[in-house]
Amino acid sequence: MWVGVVSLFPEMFEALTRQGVTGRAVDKGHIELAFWNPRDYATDRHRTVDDRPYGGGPGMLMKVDTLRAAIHDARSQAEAATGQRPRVIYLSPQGRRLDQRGARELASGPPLVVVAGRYEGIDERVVEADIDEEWSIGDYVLSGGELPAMVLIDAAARLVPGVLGHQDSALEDSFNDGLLDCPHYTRPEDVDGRRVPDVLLSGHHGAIRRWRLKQSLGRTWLRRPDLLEGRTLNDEQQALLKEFIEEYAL
Ligand SMILES: Nc1nonc1C(=O)N[C@@H]1CC[C@H](O)C1
Repeated sequence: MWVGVVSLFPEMFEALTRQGVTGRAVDKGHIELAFWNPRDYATDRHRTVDDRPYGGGPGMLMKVDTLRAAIHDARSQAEAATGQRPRVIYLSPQGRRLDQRGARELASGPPLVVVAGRYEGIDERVVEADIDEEWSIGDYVLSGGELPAMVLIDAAARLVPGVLGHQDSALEDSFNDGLLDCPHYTRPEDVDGRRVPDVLLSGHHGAIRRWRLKQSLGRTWLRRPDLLEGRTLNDEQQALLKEFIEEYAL
């Protein structure tokens, strides 16, 4: 997966490029990240990258010319590197809410150019002329678009084949099949008197699969019933959820 990042703080992305699953994926070439900093396009003595909003009001916006120049170069490099036109994404609270389905869509699509805003954001004409899609990681306001950009890149990157040690760990994630994840346990078997569920020690893979599915269904029913709305459960899932509810009601 090729990702171009437009950001005033590219060093923040070392959290992705130098650590963990994504860091290894970069090292192995499963993910390619390249950076363009609008400040590198500033020609004035102070290397200005922000500008005042028309109409007044608090805060600044990202300066149009330096931002557009960086997006343009990132887009050109995406096409040169992949032969494909990239999806140019701007992170903002006004965007499409990122979810696992969206992450899968981004992971399986064309190269991405991800634009991280700062200050109060960017000029609407840049959104109209240079941005293909706005995406949001949630209904709150952050000080910059770098963390949302890293969230989006991480959520998509881990779904790229070869990035996770066991591809099925992506399949078992919360939300991967639209359900919350089941509880997980590791050593020791007893933590302050709290024991690992016997089924997980049984070695019966079929029973373990059913227990995990039942827990996922039950947790989703309890914590996020909205995720079950409009969802058709197969016979096994219906039976397991019924079992969970009966046990829960006891
Ligand atoms: N929530 C979000 N999901 O994506 N981006 C945000 C977000 O708060 N962005 C900030 C708004 C102005 C500042 O420039 C950056």
